[in-house]
Amino acid sequence: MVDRTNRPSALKATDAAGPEAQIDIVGSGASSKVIATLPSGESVEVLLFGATVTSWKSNGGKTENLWLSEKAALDGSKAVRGGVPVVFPVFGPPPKSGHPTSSLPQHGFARTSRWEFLGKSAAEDALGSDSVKLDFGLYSSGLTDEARKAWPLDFGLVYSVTLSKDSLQTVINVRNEGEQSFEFQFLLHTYFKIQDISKVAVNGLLGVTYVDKVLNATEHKQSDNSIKITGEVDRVYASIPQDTTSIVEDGKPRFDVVRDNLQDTVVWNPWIEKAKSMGDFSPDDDYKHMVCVEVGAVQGWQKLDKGEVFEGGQTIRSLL
Ligand SMILES: O=P(O)(O)OC[C@H]1O[C@@H](O)[C@H](O)[C@@H](O)[C@@H]1O
Repeated sequence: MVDRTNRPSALKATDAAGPEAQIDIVGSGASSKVIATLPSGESVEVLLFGATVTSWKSNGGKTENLWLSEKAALDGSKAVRGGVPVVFPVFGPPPKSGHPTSSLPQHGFARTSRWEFLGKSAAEDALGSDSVKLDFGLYSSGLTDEARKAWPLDFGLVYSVTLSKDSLQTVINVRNEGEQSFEFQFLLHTYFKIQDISKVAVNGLLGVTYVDKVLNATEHKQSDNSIKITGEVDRVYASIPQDTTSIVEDGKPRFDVVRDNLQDTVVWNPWIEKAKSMGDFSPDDDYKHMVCVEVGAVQGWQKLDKGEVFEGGQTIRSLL
């Protein structure tokens, strides 16, 4: 019989574990998180609520790469403001009516669902350095009644978070486990921690068409390779031919964001007023210390028929 599920065997994954990375599971209930630490000190923390990566430290554990609000809810009461929330099956506010996602909240349910930790496995990155891969699963059967009612389709998600010395890879595997076809959008809402927004540029989107949500959803073409952030920015860049978007700080490369089978990227910074208006964004002026570069498949819809699978993700490199 053909195995039509995308659930990796937790047992098999654990058996294959490298001897060196340390895995700790801390907290309980909605606040449970998995922490993986490499022998060289790099670490990643993933909250089971939303499978949200809330911390990624490189440079022997000395450099935190992700911004997390001081008022982020980490108790499962709402989506985490910071880290890497997973957006699925709809990006932004859903279509007003007539679409199967129309009854879902903004950015869907993945970021507010409790995921399962499926296990860890050792992984070798392209450079052959030590890595550890953590797998998380979310299935239609694991949704709240409310989410299940709003999107009554049978799916399986496996989200793999791979920590290497200088990079973090986050990949989603979406499988249609039902009889009916479905459509979805997906996005990794990564909040990068930066020192000073006035010295930051987002590079690598030259020539790409984008929808500017701050300017009444008008369409524009990126005419400068360097995007400077000097006010509220909320842009959806679509069908990007380049693989890599870079965050440069003070003229020096800070992060590379490499997309894999995802064509779109959102660049977002709420700036002064919007940051103040968000109850869970703290401190108010921390818009100066973050920028979201969010890779995804958000233009139109990805369609999966019965048994079909979609896989896409990102590798982010910390270049300090
Ligand atoms: O407040 P939320 O739901 O986490 O969304 C934050 C932002 O997420 C971005 O992806 C959207 O483009 C913005 O429009 C939105 O404001």
